[in-house]
Amino acid sequence: METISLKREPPFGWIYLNRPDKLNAINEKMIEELGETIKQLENDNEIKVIIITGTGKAFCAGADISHFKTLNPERAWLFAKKGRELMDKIENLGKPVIAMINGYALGGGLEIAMACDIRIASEEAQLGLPEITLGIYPGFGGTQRLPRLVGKGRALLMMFTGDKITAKDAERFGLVEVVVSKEALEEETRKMATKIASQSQVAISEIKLLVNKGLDSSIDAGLNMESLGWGVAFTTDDAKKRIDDFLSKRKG
Ligand SMILES: CCCCC/C=C/C(=O)SCCNC(=O)CCNC(=O)[C@H](O)C(C)(C)COP(=O)(O)OP(=O)(O)OC[C@H]1O[C@@H](n2cnc3c(N)ncnc32)[C@H](O)[C@@H]1OP(=O)(O)O
Repeated sequence: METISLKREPPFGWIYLNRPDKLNAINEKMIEELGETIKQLENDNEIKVIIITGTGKAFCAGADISHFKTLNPERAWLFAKKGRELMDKIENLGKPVIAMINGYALGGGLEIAMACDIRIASEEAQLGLPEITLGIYPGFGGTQRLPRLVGKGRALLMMFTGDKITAKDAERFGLVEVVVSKEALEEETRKMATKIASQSQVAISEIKLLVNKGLDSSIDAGLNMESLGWGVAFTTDDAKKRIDDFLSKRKG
């Protein structure tokens, strides 16, 4: 692959956005290759947690601006459509996806991170949706996902100004869950991923689905989905074993 590299390390699948000389800017090839890689890891039973990060000093500096010049309206529409479908795919994947933000996460790069389930960032990272400075606006889901994470006012302020924010501020606003030093980033991500990978994969997958669908539904519909699904999670061999283990330890 030209723009993505994959490190298969069961139970983890590490996806690297890999155009470091262009700060991992997203072109059509990257959308295509990231989609293929996600599909490959989705069908790989040994992979329980997917981690997306960037090679070099950036997570991703957004859509490739030099590429914009080559797009006619039809290709631009298709690029945005394919990008949006890829973000939806990541968000709805039956496996947890962590964005390990190692540097700039801007424009389409932040939109990839926002489609992931959890964001862990290095202290040096800077995040933002600077599309407005180019006279455009986010096209891979940013206008919808940012306000859901940080609230309407903060999201509008970020998109109206295009200003970059620090990882610490992003954590304060709820855009990033964890901030660590650059040196600790990979190790802390591994710790987080190890803990998640050790849980029941059925339960993890159901939680993800319930949270995502629940946030788009009424509280009543969400609570009903939770009750209906709960009976299924309860009957898995994994749940039975964990419950038996707990009870037998208490008896012993
Ligand atoms: C059609 C659907 C669109 C979907 C919606 C998405 C839209 C977007 O994402 S628009 C892009 C939003 N991103 C930006 O506006 C960020 C642009 N980049 C920067 O502002 C800076 O590069 C920086 C602040 C992130 C880093 O600055 P610095 O450390 O000084 O590094 P350089 O500027 O020298 O960058 C190194 C190298 O990378 C190229 N590059 C950086 N970002 C992009 C980009 N988004 N697209 C294309 N190329 C990018 C930069 O041009 C340099 O390349 P060379 O000049 O060949 O060395």
